[in-house]
This record gives sequence, structure tokens and C-alpha cells, in this order.
Amino acid sequence: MRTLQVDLGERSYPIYIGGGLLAKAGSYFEDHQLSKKSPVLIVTDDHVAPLYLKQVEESLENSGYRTVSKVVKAGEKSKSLGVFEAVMTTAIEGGLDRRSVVVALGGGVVGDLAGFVAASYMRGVTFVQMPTTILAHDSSVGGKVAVNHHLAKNMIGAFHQPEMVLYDVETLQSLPEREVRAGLAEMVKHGLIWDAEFADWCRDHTSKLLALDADTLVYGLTKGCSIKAQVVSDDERELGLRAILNLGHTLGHALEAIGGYGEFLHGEAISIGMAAAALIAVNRGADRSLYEETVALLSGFGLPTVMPKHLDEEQIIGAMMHDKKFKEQKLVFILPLSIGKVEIVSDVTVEEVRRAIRDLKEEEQHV
Ligand SMILES: NC(=O)c1ccc[n+]([C@@H]2O[C@H](COP(=O)([O-])OP(=O)(O)OC[C@H]3O[C@@H](n4cnc5c(N)ncnc54)[C@H](O)[C@@H]3O)[C@@H](O)[C@H]2O)c1
Ligand SMILES: O=C(O)C(=O)C[C@@H](O)[C@H](O)[C@H](O)COP(=O)(O)O
Ligand SMILES: [Zn+2]
Repeated sequence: MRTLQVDLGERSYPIYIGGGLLAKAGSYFEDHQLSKKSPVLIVTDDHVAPLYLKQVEESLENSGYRTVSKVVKAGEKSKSLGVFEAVMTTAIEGGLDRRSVVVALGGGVVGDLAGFVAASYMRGVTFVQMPTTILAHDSSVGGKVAVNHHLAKNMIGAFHQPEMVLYDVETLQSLPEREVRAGLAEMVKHGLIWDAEFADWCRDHTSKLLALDADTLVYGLTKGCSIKAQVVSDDERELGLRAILNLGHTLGHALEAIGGYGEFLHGEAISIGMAAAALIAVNRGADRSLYEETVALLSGFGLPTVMPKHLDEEQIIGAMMHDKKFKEQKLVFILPLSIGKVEIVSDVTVEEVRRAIRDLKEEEQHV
């Protein structure tokens, strides 16, 4: 078991990464002195519940905690105000009080949804993340919690840091292949924004990562979490540096929104977004090899890097204008300078984005 720390100055919290952690959830709650007198709400989805809910409930109950569970439908559409309200109803009917804990057991969807419930219920209760996807090495750390609006992704949310992250990597073995690939997009992103050696390592370990080799996965996830923890520790509220975690997201979020939160998985959308960011950088003078290396790395994982031809350029641009990354009439893009290094650029024009969209429609997908 490895422990990383997210250090936020006045407080810090641990990320525990290892096998068999869900079965020990009760002891982790006791170690963190979480109240046994107040009910614990476990939020999960209908893919994860049949696999892992019982062991978490049993572990907590064996340690003397009373649990209430809410199972939502799996998928991005559950990050909605409607589902948020349904989870709130369960919390109120279940008698949660101010000392209660909300647990997110699942991927980033459940993490963001349950986290927003924890941030809002009685103006904020304790939150525990129990991530079960590869992608959630990113989403479970850093405290961004939100639901979507049909016009824009993650539009309604808060910053609400977890008390701890209990990352049981054994759960990853049951992930569907498409989710494995999508989750690895955020791992690659951490290499691309912060650490060229780690990006190289991801490329060199592509097959082992895709095959869910346990030691390789733990190394990659620990490295990814530690990069995320360093960035968040430096800038919790995205006043500056933290924006780099948005590589690929300016365009990626627009793709998710216009796809009705069903056409693209988050990792797939940001993979296309990272290819687009590299292309914009090349069009601004960077060496073309930067784009080619980015695309080779992502497509090695079977991730999409071309713009599907049926997508309407105007719709993509319109959706980008609703995103949080459109500020003071400017589009904020994270552009690569080299592999492992990015810059935050706020003067990318709509014309540059249009050109990248058109060029990416003409590219061939390399898989
Ligand atoms: N808050 C943040 O900082 C942050 C960071 C990155 C992404 N996100 C958000 O995370 C979401 C994507 O997260 P995700 O990719 O984990 O999606 P997800 O939560 O939808 O999980 C992916 C799929 O895998 C299933 N699943 C989860 N764990 C499983 C397991 N162990 N075995 C079998 N099936 C399992 C789920 O039911 C779902 O169908 C997006 O909404 C994105 O915006 C948030
Ligand atoms: O933690 C962050 O900061 C990130 O940007 C991580 C992203 O991978 C994540 O998708 C995040 O939810 C995007 O944030 P948003 O503020 O652009 O909605
Ligand atoms: Zn993301």
C-alpha cells in the first residue's frame, strides 16, 4: 500500500493506493475518527454496486457504522441536477446529519456527483472518495465536484476536498476495455503537462497498462496522482497553475456537451482535445513532431485523435463559448511547448480553433 499526501497548507489529506482497501474501509473510517453516530451515505452506480457495494457496506457496518446507499444509473447523464436531487432525497430520508460522511464508490461520474452532494448537503459534510476506475486517479483528487448542464459540462459545482481517497486498485480488473483506454487518457495527460519521462514511460508501457498489469498500473496511477496532488497543492482553486490540468478539455468538454454526454467518454473527448491543442501549437510555430508524438502516444492506447466528420463546427465553437474556459471574451487553451511542458494561453482565436477542427477532420486515425 502506498500513501500520497495532498498538502493544502492549512490541511492535508491522504490518498491510499493498494489492493483490498475496500474491505478495510471501516478501519480507515475509524483511523480518521469519522462519527459512528451519524449515518454514512454511499453513492454508487448500477455497474459498480453489484461488484463492490456489499463489501464496503459490510466493512463499515462491522466497524459500527450505519450505512444508507444510493445507486444511480451508470454513465455521464447521472451528473445532472435531477439525479443530484434524488441523491439529496436519499440523504434527507436516511437521516444524514452534519457529522455524516458521503462516500463516492465508483468512477468520476459518481465522484463528481457525490462530491457535489457532500459540498451542498447542510452546506457541506465530510466526503470520502473510493475510486474504482483508472480515470478516477484524476477525478478523486483535487476537490473539483460538479454536475453538468445540458449546455455545458461541469457547470454547476464547487470545490470540496475529500477527507481521504481510498483507491482499491483491485477493482480496476473488472473495467470494460473502452473504459480502460479512456481512463489512461488522463494518465497520459499528466505526463504531457508535467513530466516528459513519465510520458515516455506511458508510451513504453502501453501494452502492460492496457493489459491491467497490476504493478505497472500501480506505478502509473501513483505517478499520475502525485502529479495531480503537486499541482493542486500549489493552486487549490485554479487561480493559476491548476489550469494546466485542463489540457485537452477546452475542446473536449465541448465535444461531450454536443454529444449529449453519451457519444464520447470523457477520456476520449479530451484525447481529441489534446491532439487539437498540439495542432494549434504547431500552427503557431511549434515543430510538427510535437503533434505527431502526441498523436502517436494517444493512438497507441487506442484513443481517438481525429475529429469525427459529422460534428458541426459551429456547434463545437458554440459549446466552447459556454465553458468555464471562455473568460473575458477569450478562449483559454492549454498548449504544449514540448512533451512534458505546457503553457496557459488566453489569446487563441476562434479562427485558430476552426482551422484545427477542419484539419483534424482530414487526419487519419492511427490505431
Ligand atoms: N473532478 C475532477 O477533477 C475530474 C477529473 C477528471 C474527470 N472528471 C469527470 O469524471 C467523469 C468520468 O469518470 P470515469 O471515466 O471514471 O467515468 P464513470 O464514472 O462513468 O465510470 C466509467 C464506467 O465504468 C463503470 N465502472 C466503474 N468502475 C468499475 C469497475 N471497477 N468495474 C467495472 N465497471 C466499472 C461505471 O459504471 C461506468 O459505466 C467525467 O464526468 C469527468 O468530467 C472529473
Ligand atoms: O482537477 C482539475 O483541475 C482538472 O482540470 C482535471 C480535469 O481532468 C477534470 O476533467 C476537471 O473536472 C475539469 O475541470 P473544469 O473546471 O474544466 O470543469
Ligand atoms: Zn478531465
